[in-house]
Amino acid sequence: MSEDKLKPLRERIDAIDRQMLDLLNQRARIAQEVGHVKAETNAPVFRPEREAQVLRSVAERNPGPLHANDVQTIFREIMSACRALEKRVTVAYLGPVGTFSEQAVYQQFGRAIEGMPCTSIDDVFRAAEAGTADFGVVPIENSSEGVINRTLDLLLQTTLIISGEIGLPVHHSLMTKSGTMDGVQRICAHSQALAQCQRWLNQHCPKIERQAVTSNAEAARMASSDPGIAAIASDIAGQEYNLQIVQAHIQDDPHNRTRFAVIGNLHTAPSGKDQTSIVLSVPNKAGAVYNLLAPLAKHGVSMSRFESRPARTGTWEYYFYVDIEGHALDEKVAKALSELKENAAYFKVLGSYPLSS
Ligand SMILES: O=C(O)C(=O)C[C@]1(C(=O)O)C=C[C@@H](O)C=C1
Repeated sequence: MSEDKLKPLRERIDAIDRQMLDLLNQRARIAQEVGHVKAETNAPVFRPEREAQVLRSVAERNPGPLHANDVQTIFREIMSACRALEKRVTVAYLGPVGTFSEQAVYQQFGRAIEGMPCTSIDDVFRAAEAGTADFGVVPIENSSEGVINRTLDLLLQTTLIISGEIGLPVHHSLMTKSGTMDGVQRICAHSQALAQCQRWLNQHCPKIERQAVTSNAEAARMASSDPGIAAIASDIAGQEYNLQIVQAHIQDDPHNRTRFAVIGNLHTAPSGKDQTSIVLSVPNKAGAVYNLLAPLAKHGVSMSRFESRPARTGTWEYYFYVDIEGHALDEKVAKALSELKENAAYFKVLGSYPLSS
């Protein structure tokens, strides 16, 4: 009987679970002590650099057979629960529940937080600026659709800084109440999702009307009460609204990813593998952009991203959003930044933070 063979194995698992439970609570008690030390000096509870180091180190030391990603997910939640004993942080994001922004929040902070769904990117910034949320999470760019202009514009104006980044794989599913397309007259999704699934939709549902709505989660909500509507959304949003999957992974690019920024008042310390985001502009004259970036090459600092946005002056001037490798406190980065600042008409460091894995 296989049950006879299972019994001793399960007893061993029970014994290990008891040890793990004990160890987890030992860890939690130390985190509480850390919390007391921080409270004495009013030091911030959430330390993205420390959490990034812990996650990197468990992935590097992981002997298997558990996958490194799965081990990181487990430790992410352990740290989240320990952090919540020090303080449960409130995180604002673009709602409603079930959006990719919400998934990004959990990927960065774990589940032991207070989520604050907002109705717009502007509201996320406002919540973090007003202090009703400790942090905000906003989308910056999608690998197939490009940058989120509203976020870039608001980053320019805000006093908040970027304390972390999150890279989230974005998979879209086509879902309905019944799990079939029978009787479906409309496919609803956010305009970005419709664009990211355009080829698949043209090929498989060319005759069905498409309607852009405020979010994929809103599309899922609509589909849950109307059998004539199919939604494109994440599987999590589908579960939230009791939908069945008609077809999974319909996004045209299988490697579709969205990058999110964690915004707040926290200056993240160096973690050893960091990135710095800056925004600058130059006077509108020949060679200006080339000269502007010369200090990066001079100090051996690599640039990982370069985006331009027209300044709203109507004079063909641009703001350049540049990501560079390293932390603003690293010596060569600090030197390059101070020279960049000298040549720029406008210059702002948006923040230094750990590179997302
Ligand atoms: O090391 C700290 O500063 C802690 O508060 C502990 C801990 C952890 O559980 O490992 C929890 C929260 C911080 O964001 C970082 C790490």
